[in-house]
Amino acid sequence: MLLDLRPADKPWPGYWEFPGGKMEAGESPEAALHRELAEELGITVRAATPWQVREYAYPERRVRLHLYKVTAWEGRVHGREGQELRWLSPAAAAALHLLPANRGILADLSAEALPCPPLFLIADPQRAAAGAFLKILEQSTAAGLRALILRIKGPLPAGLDAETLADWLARAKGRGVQVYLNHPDPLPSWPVVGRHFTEAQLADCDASPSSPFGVSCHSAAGLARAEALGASYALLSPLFPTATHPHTPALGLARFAELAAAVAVPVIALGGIDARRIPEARRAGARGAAVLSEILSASDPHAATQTLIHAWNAA
Ligand SMILES: Nc1nc2c([nH]c(=O)n2[C@@H]2O[C@H](COP(=O)(O)OP(=O)(O)OP(=O)(O)O)[C@@H](O)[C@H]2O)c(=O)[nH]1
Ligand SMILES: [Mg+2]
Repeated sequence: MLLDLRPADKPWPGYWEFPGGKMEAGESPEAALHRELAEELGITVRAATPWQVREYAYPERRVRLHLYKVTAWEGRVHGREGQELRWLSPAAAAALHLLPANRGILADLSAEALPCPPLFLIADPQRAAAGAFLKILEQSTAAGLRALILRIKGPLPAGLDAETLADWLARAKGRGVQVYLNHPDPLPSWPVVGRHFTEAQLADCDASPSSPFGVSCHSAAGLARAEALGASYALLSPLFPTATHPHTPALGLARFAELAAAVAVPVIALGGIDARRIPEARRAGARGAAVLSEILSASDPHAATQTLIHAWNAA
């Protein structure tokens, strides 16, 4: 996508924004789009699809932004008002100094690239019954699960060998399952789309990871770091109290919503999530949900997955 730097003679100078501008009296949003992109970029729009309408309250004024995806144009894009332009992915753009309303817009854009449905299973073989791990993965993905965070903290448990796991991962990849690997170094060469890090691991690294990655966050600082490094998603936990971490205070819906709204990275709710609570998490700004025991400890992982997916889609 294309961003431009607001020039010194406009309000909010030095902030990055999407090209565009104010509608004139009597003008439709689409007509304003055509006029503004001609004025600012020197192009003639040939195809544009309405994408979303978003309101935002700045200290000095409220804005209603009509966002379009422009897919075809004529002319060479250039900054006709002398403004700097950059073509960037949403994750790369998240690190820029953005107009405040645009953080939520970028999070929505990045969320479009998440697995669909955005239901993540934190697949930890230590948390599954002995010998049942691959069967659970098989049943949950057969029920429509498309996102796995494979959490391997030490040697694989008895009965699960690395080769069988790698075979399963290759088959899952062929079915469109995206796997993010949370594994201590040295990394095995398993067919995964990217890696998953802890907040502490990201705090220590000095450059962005080279492949797509996600991160587990528990604080505003962790989310800000994930955003600055260009994470594809950030888990934020614990949203609700959980039996496995009884001494960790839960964020609660209000704090979760505040943290999620402040960043341009899509935030995934984790901690005490079940089908009943998925709608609340979604209303609080979660762009996905992550579970462990709801699926790993379910008597019927297939049915449990279906119930969670249905709750997400219905919310
Ligand atoms: N163009 C643009 N405006 C945005 C974005 N996000 C956002 O909050 N806005 C707000 O929407 C309004 C758009 O005004 P603008 O300054 O671009 O208007 P304009 O091109 O007609 O310029 P001018 O009337 O100052 O010459 C501003 O209040 C701006 O802060 C964005 O991504 N792009
Ligand atoms: Mg403008």
